[in-house]
Amino acid sequence: MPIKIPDHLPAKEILAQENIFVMDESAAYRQDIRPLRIAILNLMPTKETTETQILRLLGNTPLQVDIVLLHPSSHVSKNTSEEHLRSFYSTFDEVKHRRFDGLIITGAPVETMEFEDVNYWEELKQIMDWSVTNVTSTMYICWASQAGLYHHFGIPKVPLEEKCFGVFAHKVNKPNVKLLRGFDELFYAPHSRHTEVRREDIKRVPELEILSESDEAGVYIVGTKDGKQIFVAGHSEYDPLSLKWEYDRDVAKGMDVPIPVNYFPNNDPSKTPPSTWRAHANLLFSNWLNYYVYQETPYDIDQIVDSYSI
Ligand SMILES: CC(=O)SCCNC(=O)CCNC(=O)[C@H](O)C(C)(C)COP(=O)(O)OP(=O)(O)OC[C@H]1O[C@@H](n2cnc3c(N)ncnc32)[C@H](O)[C@@H]1OP(=O)(O)O
Ligand SMILES: N[C@@H](CCO)C(=O)O
Repeated sequence: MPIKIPDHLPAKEILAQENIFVMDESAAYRQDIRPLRIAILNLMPTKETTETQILRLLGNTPLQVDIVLLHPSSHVSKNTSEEHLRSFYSTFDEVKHRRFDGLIITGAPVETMEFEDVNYWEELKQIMDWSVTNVTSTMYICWASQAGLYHHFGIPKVPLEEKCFGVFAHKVNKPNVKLLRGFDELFYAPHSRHTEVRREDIKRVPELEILSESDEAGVYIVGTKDGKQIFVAGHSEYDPLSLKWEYDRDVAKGMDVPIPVNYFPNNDPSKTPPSTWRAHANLLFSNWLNYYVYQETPYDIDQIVDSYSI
């Protein structure tokens, strides 16, 4: 079964070449199965790249998935054209009366700022509050995971002495948790952060559990015990060359940036890095979609009385 995305989204062609079946909005669906409604709040400046990365992972499913792309209306985007946003994106105001089976909130390059200085912070807080009542399960990625843990549970983000940058080994803390079904005991995922959330701060909150962490990169996946909120500190969605692109960008700017750990062959930035986390990324997204979205969401999501008033 396909995922359905906005007509003419550039990601479609790339995904089609990878044998991922995507349908335009206008295409007809099977009528007997209600498609899942998934919103992606895309906070990344590299919006088209992120669209492709996340749709690639959501496309690895036999479920029918309708995608709604959201951007914060309180931020004027420097790196994404207005035309792209107008053609393919909606705003929170346009969808807040609706319910969603799932919501993904992406990372953002704002982690060295105070949350309150991010110009879309008030809007993001509204969206995070709305998600508690209007979304079955929300996945927060990288900076969004820090924003979510801070807003919902008061957990601070803390600056790191050196950027956490590379592909790190992780362990499974809670093997019986459904999100981790099928995970290898040791698996790899990329991180690219100047800040972290500390395990001792998470441990203090009874609603939260650390599902996976890394000796070197720290906390990786945190979940609320009811599965409604999943916080992922890394970037499993990244392409094989995303870290290289960030590294080359910073070197070109003359920045003192570490070579990404466990990434380039022989630690040599002139060599092409292999992907070592693709299987993990596919499993993380398909477990979330299956267990936390599809199996938990009501058949008719629009019938629930809306307890959230804006
Ligand atoms: C911790 C994580 O979540 S990691 C995820 C973030 N990673 C990435 O974004 C990697 C890719 N991004 C990049 O390489 C760079 O941001 C670039 C090259 C695209 C742009 O860099 P520059 O133009 O030098 O940065 P600049 O400071 O002007 O702003 C970049 C972005 O920061 C964000 N930003 C900066 N200031 C603010 C602010 N006050 N409030 C909200 N967002 C802000 C915006 O997202 C902005 O891009 P956008 O307007 O297109 O959305
Ligand atoms: N992943 C980011 C970190 C900045 O928030 C970058 O290096 O662009």
